Amino acid sequence: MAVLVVNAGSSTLKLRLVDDADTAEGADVDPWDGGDPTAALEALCRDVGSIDACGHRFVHGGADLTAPTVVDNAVRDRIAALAPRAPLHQARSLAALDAARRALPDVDHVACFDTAFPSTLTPAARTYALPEPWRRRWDLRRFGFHGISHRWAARRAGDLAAAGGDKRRVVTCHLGAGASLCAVLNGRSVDTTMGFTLLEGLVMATRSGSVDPGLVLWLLTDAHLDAAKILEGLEHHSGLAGLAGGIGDMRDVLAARAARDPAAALAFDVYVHRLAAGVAAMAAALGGLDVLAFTGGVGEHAPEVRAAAAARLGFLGVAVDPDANAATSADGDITGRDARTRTVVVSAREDLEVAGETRELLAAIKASEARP
Ligand SMILES: Nc1ncnc2c1ncn2[C@@H]1O[C@H](COP(=O)(O)OP(=O)(O)O)[C@@H](O)[C@H]1O
Ligand SMILES: CC(=O)OP(=O)(O)O
Ligand SMILES: [Mg+2]
Repeated sequence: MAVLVVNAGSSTLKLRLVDDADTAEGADVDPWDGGDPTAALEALCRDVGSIDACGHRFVHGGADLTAPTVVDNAVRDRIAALAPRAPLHQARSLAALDAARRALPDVDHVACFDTAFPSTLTPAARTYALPEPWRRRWDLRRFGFHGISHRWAARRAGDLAAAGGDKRRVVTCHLGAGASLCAVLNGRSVDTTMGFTLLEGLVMATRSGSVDPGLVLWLLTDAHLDAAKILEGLEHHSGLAGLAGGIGDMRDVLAARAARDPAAALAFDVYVHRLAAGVAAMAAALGGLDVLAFTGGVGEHAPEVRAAAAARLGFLGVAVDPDANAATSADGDITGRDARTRTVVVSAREDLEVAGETRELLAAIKASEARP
């Protein structure tokens, strides 16, 4: 079955046609402004052979959509209702879904959710210490995101580290434009750094990550910024961009830091400080750490970030081999000689994960229809 995978991220639109042997071909729209993707889709449909199904990445499935789901108009409406919870993403993914349904009206479209994998967080990890009526009324809790990438990375990390003995306790670091960590115990997600929205946790390209909620209220009541301004600042002008003079791309931050730019040096240090602290928190949730996995654009391509984080995590048995670390930008083991914990790099393959989920769901539906 040839599955077209549509992955609308905060900065890119990734289109991939994946066949049964997991060979993928396709294109990225990079950077994508969220405009009509019909032309890109039509060009891909022209260039590739037949398409049997279409799989879509959505960041938010809410409380109910925790498994891959065939999209009809009712499912589309449920996904659309979650848009305010993921303002950078959900509307863009819906635009891509609508364009794909128009371009490919005769195939099944399957929605796969970033929130599915972290739907198994422990009660202690998913619960905010907020008033009970609020939590009940609005289902205020940690959902977690990037689950499609974390699930793939945890599985691949287990394979890569297989020779290294125990691999039950894995921390996956998805470091892209958005960034989050996931604590994975025996293949199940038990803790993560993103929460009710995609703003919580690590420092990201343009998102703040965690800040004091009192600070946000102070901006509203004492500094007289309105909610839209605050959201704009936290989503688009914070993170690396807020610290390094508007630069949200880690490549630029690394270059400016190498040229001794003090703002870029601070941006890097804040990024790594939060990353190392987050990994330690995930390890605490797991009762220890067997495998540390880096994935996403920064995780795969910034050995400086991996080395600096690993240097802070020696107390957990983490160490990276400098040569292997410098040379690795695809699936590979970069564990140092005296390490007790294995460290690996995994290429983010949301495309293969979504294609697999799509194939599996459609095969199960076909099998159940064939049953008398
Ligand atoms: N060679 C590199 N060195 C450092 N960072 C990189 C490199 N290549 C890409 N990146 C970073 O990866 C990020 C994009 O990661 P990716 O996972 O593709 O993004 P998205 O979150 O949009 O899916 C960019 O913000 C960029 O800073
Ligand atoms: C969940 C999220 O932040 O996604 P991305 O990294 O693709 O922006
Ligand atoms: Mg991404």
